[in-house]
Amino acid sequence: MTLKYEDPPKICCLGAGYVGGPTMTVMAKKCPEIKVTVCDLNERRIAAWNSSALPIYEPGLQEVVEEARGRNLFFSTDIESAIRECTIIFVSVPTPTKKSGIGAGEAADLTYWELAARQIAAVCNASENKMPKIIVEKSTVPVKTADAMAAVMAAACKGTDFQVLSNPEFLAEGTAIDDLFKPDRVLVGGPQTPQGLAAIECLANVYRKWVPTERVLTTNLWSAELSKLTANAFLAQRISSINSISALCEVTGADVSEVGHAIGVDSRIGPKFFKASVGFGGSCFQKDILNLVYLCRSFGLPEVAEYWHQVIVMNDWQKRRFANAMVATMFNTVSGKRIAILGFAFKKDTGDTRESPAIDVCKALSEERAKLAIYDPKVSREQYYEDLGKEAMEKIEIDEDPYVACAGAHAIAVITEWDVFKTLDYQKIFNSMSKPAFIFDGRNILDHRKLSEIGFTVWAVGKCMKKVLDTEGSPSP
Ligand SMILES: NC(=O)c1ccc[n+]([C@@H]2O[C@H](COP(=O)([O-])OP(=O)(O)OC[C@H]3O[C@@H](n4cnc5c(N)ncnc54)[C@H](O)[C@@H]3O)[C@@H](O)[C@H]2O)c1
Ligand SMILES: O=c1ccn([C@@H]2O[C@H](COP(=O)(O)OP(=O)(O)O[C@H]3O[C@H](CO)[C@@H](O)[C@H](O)[C@H]3O)[C@@H](O)[C@H]2O)c(=O)[nH]1
Repeated sequence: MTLKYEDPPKICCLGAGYVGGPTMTVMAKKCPEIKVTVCDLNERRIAAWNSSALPIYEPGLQEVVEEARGRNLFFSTDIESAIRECTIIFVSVPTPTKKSGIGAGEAADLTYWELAARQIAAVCNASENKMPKIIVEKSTVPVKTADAMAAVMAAACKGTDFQVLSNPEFLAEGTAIDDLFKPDRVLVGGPQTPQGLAAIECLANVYRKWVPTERVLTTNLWSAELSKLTANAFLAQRISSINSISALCEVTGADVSEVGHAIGVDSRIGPKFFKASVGFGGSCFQKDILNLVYLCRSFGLPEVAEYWHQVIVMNDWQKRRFANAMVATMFNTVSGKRIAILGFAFKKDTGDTRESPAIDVCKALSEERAKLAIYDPKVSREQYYEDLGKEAMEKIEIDEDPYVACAGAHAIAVITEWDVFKTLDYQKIFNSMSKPAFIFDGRNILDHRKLSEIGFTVWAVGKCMKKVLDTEGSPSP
């Protein structure tokens, strides 16, 4: 028997966060005939989605929300009604790293996920309408999670046909709207049964309304779940690889940008994700690699687990190395020195600070008793308190203007690659700073030669400091 699904299918999503919000907004824009409802337990978040001050910053998001909201896009806390009336139910709730118990520090915490599954099962069970449902894992989950979802549904919900699919999300923050408009691929995994294949077709057809058919990939469930963890592991591995080479560049006179370019033009390697940095951040890379590491250990593959774990080890080292280099360069002490931190978000074009390397660097410098003055164009004041703690914040200045943050500083650290930092008036900044004036470029976005000419002592990731200072440009190992 193959299932016949409602056409067009009504869609809802549990979780109105960085993924649920933008993903469903774009789906509603591209499929005006489909009613899309985004639900959340958090009333403030839903109120914000229904206002002009959206709960997340993402370039282009506001315009798309305004176009579709109230037409076929709705934000609501009425989760039960949404589950009851919809055919396709996306689940996009957090799956953070477990903090305690078995697998603490590595395994994914599936508490939110299971609560959502139980809620769907309970509503379907109580509902008189037994229309078939497609439940879609949008959250990033360990391989085999769909089995758990199916078990919860089978045990707690009688009389409803349901299929569980995996449709991992590959958007990156800061470019989410572009990524969703033109994805490299959409991945839909499901059971390879007639019912499962019918559900895969139903969901794939929604995406095919704006994504070319050849980019809508269909697989079995476990391939889809594992592909998400693997994609993030490979991307993060490239960053850790180039960051490891950045350390070698600094001591040999090689330049990490030149090395990255020289290897990236090899079409077998490719140019993307080769920017050396103060370390990668964001809510996904570390969590998903740890999740992969835990899975490998659970399946008796310690060598594979250790291999991927090194990506995290290298990233932690890179963050520490940056803070240590600052202290070492500034005559082995930053105690009492004012340091301007430019950028606190984990990357440009987002206000998200989850796992931002800025948190580690600020904590390390605070421990050395530096006086920090932080500027970021998008991070909210409350977020600094959450990330750095109330006690530390008593000694930290948050500025609304980068020139104010830099005035009187002994050093500047560029932690986030915001475009605005490239065009600041560094002569004016230099004039306002204590001397010698240091600048630490954790993103290689500044013109180091020009800064040296102004008089700054420049330290940049993967660049030999002597080379930066040498206006002739000849490397001096
Ligand atoms: N942030 C990203 O760029 C990104 C990209 C791809 C995949 N992911 C994955 O997507 C998932 C969600 O990530 P996020 O960044 O959107 O998280 P988020 O914290 O921004 O949003 C999750 C939302 O789910 C809500 N929620 C929790 N339980 C709920 C329930 N039972 N019913 C309704 N709402 C509920 C929370 O209140 C929260 O608002 C994670 O598994 C993450 O790994 C994230
Ligand atoms: O060459 C590079 C590229 C990125 N980064 C850093 O790596 C982190 C992650 O960046 P990015 O991947 O662009 O952002 P995310 O929003 O974390 O997106 C990743 O994580 C998402 C959640 O799983 C996936 O959906 C995306 O495909 C994947 O790119 C940031 O701190 C970046 O500054 C570098 O240091 N060097």
